[in-house]
Amino acid sequence: MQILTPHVYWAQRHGEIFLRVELSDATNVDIRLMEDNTLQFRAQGHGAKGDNQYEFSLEFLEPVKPEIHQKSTQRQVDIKIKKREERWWQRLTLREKKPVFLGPDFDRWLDESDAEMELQAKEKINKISVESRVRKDPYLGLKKGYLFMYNLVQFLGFSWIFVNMTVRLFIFGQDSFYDTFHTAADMMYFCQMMAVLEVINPLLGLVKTNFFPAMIQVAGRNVILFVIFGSLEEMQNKAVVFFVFYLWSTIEIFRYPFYMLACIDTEWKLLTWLRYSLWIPLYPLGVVAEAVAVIQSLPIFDETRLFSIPLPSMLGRSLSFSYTLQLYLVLMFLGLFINFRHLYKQRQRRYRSRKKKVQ
Ligand SMILES: CCCCCCCCCCCCC[C@@H](O)CC(=O)SCCNC(=O)CCNC(=O)[C@H](O)C(C)(C)COP(=O)(O)OP(=O)(O)OC[C@H]1O[C@@H](n2cnc3c(N)ncnc32)[C@H](O)[C@@H]1OP(=O)(O)O
Repeated sequence: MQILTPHVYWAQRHGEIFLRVELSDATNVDIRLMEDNTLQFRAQGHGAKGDNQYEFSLEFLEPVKPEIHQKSTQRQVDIKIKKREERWWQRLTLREKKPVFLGPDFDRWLDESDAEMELQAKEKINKISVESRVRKDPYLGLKKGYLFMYNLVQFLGFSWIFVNMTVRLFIFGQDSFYDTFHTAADMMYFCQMMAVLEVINPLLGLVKTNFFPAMIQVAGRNVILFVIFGSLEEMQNKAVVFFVFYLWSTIEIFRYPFYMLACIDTEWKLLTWLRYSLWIPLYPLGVVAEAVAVIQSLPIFDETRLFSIPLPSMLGRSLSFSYTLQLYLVLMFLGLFINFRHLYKQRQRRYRSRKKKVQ
């Protein structure tokens, strides 16, 4: 078989090169971009000299990106190549002398100013479509404003607790463990009551959080805070309160600012990393601390009979609340498993999608 050169027609835009190879019913199309910025084309098909193997190569004037978009139709082979830098080329090839088989593609041909106008028109259309997409939700500003304020209030609340406990730890050492509840409980009550909104927000579609992990988180903490610490004075001066409050507030002083930045479409890499990494040691530690608190409260509930369920006299006095708490201990570790898995997936999703964006 003779090796021949097909007719090739070209046109450009600021960012792309278009080549049209006059070869019908092309098969075995092999297009390569060589390291020296040369395009090599090889295919069998029906061209000016009938059915044959056709080949050509073009060394481009300026660097192009390595990916090639190619479409073979019955009539021709269309090739699109992206310029590495978006600018207008004076000609297609490095050599000043135009190859004989190459000509302008008048169907696509635009001179520089026309191409500029086309680009501007495209940008305008893109801008309008982005704006209309953004404008779709008329309450977006209001929602973001509400979330920003919610996160700010939580951040301030937990920061107050964290700083207060840290300062007291430095001043009073281990003694500060025992009156954590009396110094920080009011603020913790406030923050944890507000945190109920974290279960409501996903239900209202305000955030993308899953309802179930948020519910486990909020309900679990509220059981510890209101039932174990809040209702038993004997628990309030135990050192475990310090560990529970400290572990809770350590994650929250990073999580809420992370959300605040998300509300204003901003991201700090270090803060994101802390939000999606600190839970790895803190969550199990938090559950262990909470479990210690529950275990310490069992004999107190047995003794005080608080929240015990009255039973018919033949079955005994009442069923101690400590049995419910023993069941709750099992639920806690189930909750730990569910939320640990959820947070692990969130971390993977975050870093997978970021990697994709970078590529
Ligand atoms: C009576 C029945 C009781 C039943 C309970 C049974 C057992 C309970 C056991 C519970 C054990 C709890 C132990 C726990 O208390 C111990 C500790 O907390 S120790 C300290 C460490 N803790 C943590 O690290 C957990 C912190 N908490 C959380 O991370 C969340 O509460 C959680 C729900 C677990 C996960 O959060 P989320 O699903 O929201 O993940 P993301 O942060 O990735 O958010 C997803 C997207 O939503 C956006 N979002 C979420 N919230 C907001 C907000 N407030 N403002 C703005 N945007 C928000 C976020 O930006 C993400 O968007 P995008 O995907 O676009 O980035």
